[in-house]
Amino acid sequence: MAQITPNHTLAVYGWAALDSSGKIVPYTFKRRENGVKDVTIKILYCGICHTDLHFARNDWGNTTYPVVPGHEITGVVTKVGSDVKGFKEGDRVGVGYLAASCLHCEYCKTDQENYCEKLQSTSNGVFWDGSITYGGYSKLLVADYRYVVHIPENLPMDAAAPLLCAGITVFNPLKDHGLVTSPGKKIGVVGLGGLGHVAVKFAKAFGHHVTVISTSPSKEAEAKQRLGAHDFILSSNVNQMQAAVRSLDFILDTVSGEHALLPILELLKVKGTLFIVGAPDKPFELPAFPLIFGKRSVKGGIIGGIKETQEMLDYCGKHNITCDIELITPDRVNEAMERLDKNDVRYRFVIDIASNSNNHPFI
Ligand SMILES: NC(=O)c1ccc[n+]([C@@H]2O[C@H](COP(=O)([O-])OP(=O)(O)OC[C@H]3O[C@@H](n4cnc5c(N)ncnc54)[C@H](O)[C@@H]3O)[C@@H](O)[C@H]2O)c1
Ligand SMILES: [Zn+2]
Ligand SMILES: [Zn+2]
Repeated sequence: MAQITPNHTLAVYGWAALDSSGKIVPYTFKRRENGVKDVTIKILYCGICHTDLHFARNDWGNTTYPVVPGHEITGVVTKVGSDVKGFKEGDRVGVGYLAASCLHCEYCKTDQENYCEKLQSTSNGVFWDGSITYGGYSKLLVADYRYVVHIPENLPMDAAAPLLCAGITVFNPLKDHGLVTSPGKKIGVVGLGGLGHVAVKFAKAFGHHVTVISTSPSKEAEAKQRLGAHDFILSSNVNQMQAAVRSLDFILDTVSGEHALLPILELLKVKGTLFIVGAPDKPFELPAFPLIFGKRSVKGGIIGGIKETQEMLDYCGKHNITCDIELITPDRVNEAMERLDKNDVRYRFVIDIASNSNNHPFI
């Protein structure tokens, strides 16, 4: 069992949405004191995942207000509990979507704690002690060390932050399907946003032929020139879609909004897999024919386990993989959320939490 620490005495300055307008405003709240298995982290950067926008606006109907979003966190350890192993003051660390899990179910025991039924999320969750979890749009985090990872020394803390969610979310399905170590497959990435652009980088680094499938014609040049994608399919262009039928081994769908699966499924070869990580608020229509005539699979997954998150970060350190980010000060979060909603970001906003744009009374 993770510890229970009811003493919420630490005043922390952060930013929260107070209602479904999603508007983010300064918000001061309390965190638990650093427990024996906790580390306290001075947050330096936090990525703006599309999930933050879903939470802020209650798109999925599960938001508890006020919500302090943020689960792509990098920072420096400032305090270490007596039972903590592997971390010391001054360490460069990261925290993603996972705040805690039961630690003894079959998934926790096999490094798949992201599938633990008792999973506690870093933001908009309910912790063991009944408190609401407040995320990384804040100056300081107290985290159970078993859900904290090390950021490789050579990676910049700002451009590494989105790896904590976007990175692991696309790394995991590629690894699960043997695609880290068997190059030469044809991989499709649907949606070229925060998750999608990291997926292109990983799939390329693993030696695959990468096709971006997007609704935005303007993304063709950038997908190819900036990210090195080999091919681009404009999903609204019937001829382009038709020409690519049965051409891909594996497709990662990172799209946040409603869209049809049928044309995407048809791009898969026989026995190909469509892996869904995007989370539109409306259910998909799943047609039977492209499945039965192509023996295709449709799967989904949430982030990845902690061990694999560290492995992914180490891989990124070794191969110098970071995210393409637009760094903003906290006072620009609302503008960033609006732009994220309109798909106007290349490819991830990251908040410079430690910047001095806001005067605040607490650390
Ligand atoms: N499964 C997981 O563990 C996990 C982890 C992180 C994020 N997510 C979810 O993944 C999705 C993507 O997250 P992100 O941070 O990359 O978002 P993003 O906004 O950066 O990227 C989403 C992409 O989808 C495209 N898009 C949006 N609506 C579309 C539509 N109707 N048709 C076609 N394209 C459309 C956008 O143009 C953009 O390129 C979100 O729903 C998010 O909640 C899931
Ligand atoms: Zn996320
Ligand atoms: Zn568990």
